[in-house]
Amino acid sequence: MKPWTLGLTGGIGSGKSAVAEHFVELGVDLIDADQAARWVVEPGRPALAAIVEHFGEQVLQADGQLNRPALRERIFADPTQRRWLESLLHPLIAQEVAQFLARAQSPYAILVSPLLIESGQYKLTQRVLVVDVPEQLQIERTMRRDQLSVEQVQAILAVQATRTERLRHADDVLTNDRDLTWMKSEVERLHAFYLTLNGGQS
Ligand SMILES: CC(C)(COP(=O)(O)OP(=O)(O)OC[C@H]1O[C@@H](n2cnc3c(N)ncnc32)[C@H](O)[C@@H]1O)[C@@H](O)C(=O)NCCC(=O)NCCS
Ligand SMILES: Nc1ncnc2c1ncn2[C@@H]1O[C@H](COP(=O)(O)OP(=O)(O)OP(=O)(O)O)[C@@H](O)[C@H]1O
Repeated sequence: MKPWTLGLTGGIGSGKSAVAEHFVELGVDLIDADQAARWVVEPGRPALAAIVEHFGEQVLQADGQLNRPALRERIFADPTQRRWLESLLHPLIAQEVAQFLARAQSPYAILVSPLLIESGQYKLTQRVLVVDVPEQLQIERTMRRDQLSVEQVQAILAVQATRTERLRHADDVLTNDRDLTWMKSEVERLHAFYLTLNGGQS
């Protein structure tokens, strides 16, 4: 039987990838939309050529890979450019996600996406888990991880769904404001619960 799909979302720096890694350790098949977004712009793929044609050679590194910080600066400073990039990449990301989910083998599968709500990807899922942290912690963790300024992080936060909007779509919430040991124990509790569900419903 095809596994049901859990959507896992949260704002930038909320801890989605850390949470996702532990679900994988527990044996859950998982696809991350941020990773799919990297595959579709690998050198040789048509989306990379389209991006270079639109934004110019400045968004390429010397080795022919996408210069991600350069593109990030462009799109979070200009909503028109961000929408252009999203309309190119989101359908390609959705294709990668659908192909992966069709092959998933574990009792349930996970789609991790920062834009699960905003992009409508939640329609591919039967249940939504939100990783939730106070905004201040989100900003601190992202600044530390990516060596970004507070202004750069705030520019990204500003175009994402608000905490309230995200929580409105949540079936389950993992509050990730404590240490990693606590976060892992929450993942294990949720995993045990998900194994009891039929098609994502209790
Ligand atoms: C702009 C890019 C090149 C920056 O790359 P970089 O390696 O610095 O960041 P990465 O891809 O790891 O994303 C980090 C985080 O930024 C946030 N983010 C990325 N894209 C978006 C977006 N379009 N809208 C809002 N937040 C976004 C998310 O929280 C994401 O987890 C890259 O994020 C990108 O290609 N974005 C457009 C595709 C997209 O919408 N991806 C989101 C997954 S559907
Ligand atoms: N409970 C925690 N305690 C301490 N640090 C944490 C915790 N959870 C996550 N982190 C750290 O916070 C940073 C952000 O976490 P992570 O990369 O998982 O976020 P994300 O939601 O995937 O972000 P993005 O949307 O940018 O992909 C990472 O450096 C991670 O190691």
